[in-house]
Amino acid sequence: MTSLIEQAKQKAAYQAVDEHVLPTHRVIGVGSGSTVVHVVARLLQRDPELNAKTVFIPTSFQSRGLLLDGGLTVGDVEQYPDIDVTIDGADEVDAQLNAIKGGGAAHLQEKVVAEAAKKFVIVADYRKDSKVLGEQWLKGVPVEVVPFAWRAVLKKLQAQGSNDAKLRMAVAKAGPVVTDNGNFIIDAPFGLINDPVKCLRDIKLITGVVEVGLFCNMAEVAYFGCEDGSVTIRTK
Ligand SMILES: O=C(CO)[C@H](O)[C@H](O)COP(=O)(O)O
Repeated sequence: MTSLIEQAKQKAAYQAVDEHVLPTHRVIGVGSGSTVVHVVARLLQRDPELNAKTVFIPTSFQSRGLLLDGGLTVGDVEQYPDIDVTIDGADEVDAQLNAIKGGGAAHLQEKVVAEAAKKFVIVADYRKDSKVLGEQWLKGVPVEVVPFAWRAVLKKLQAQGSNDAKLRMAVAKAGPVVTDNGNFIIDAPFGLINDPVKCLRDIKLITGVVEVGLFCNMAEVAYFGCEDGSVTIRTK
């Protein structure tokens, strides 16, 4: 039996693919995470001739694997800096479509691939839908840092008000999570983030920070799968 949450993720992902991946598109960005599994599943249900004419740009080891396992052609932003549309999940989305991302430690590549796209679409289940960032996602803003600077960055984040900021530790490995780019992640809770642009700027100015999991003014539309089986669409 598929859980309500899984059904919600699937509905949002399928509808977003159906409404935003057009037959004329040749380069599609594909985010990371468990909701994106459904995005790839829907892409694989398209006309195989269309998929054969399309290049897919993954944002992580995980999404690259999903695409390759599906027999799709993968590329990167170096080869394809102009992407037609990127679809990705999120950890939380606010009323203005600002998002927290990086729960899967993939937000650096995700942001590059989202920014390279003409249109950035978010897919999520109802648990991610907030008015203000920090309402639902309590683990904090994921901050990718170069390994040697992690403790210095941690102290700066604490000085910026994130008293509970901490290095993300791996689960099936001793020591920290190491990202696909060889960096570490600090999770920095800031309570309710009423001004995500300022929060993003302040963190990004810390030397040693590679990328911040705050996606501000980037998404054009978000699809939320709801508990009752419907899909809520939020646009700019
Ligand atoms: O930002 C991400 C990974 O870095 C994911 O998109 C985010 O964590 C949502 O994942 P899921 O769809 O599994 O809830």
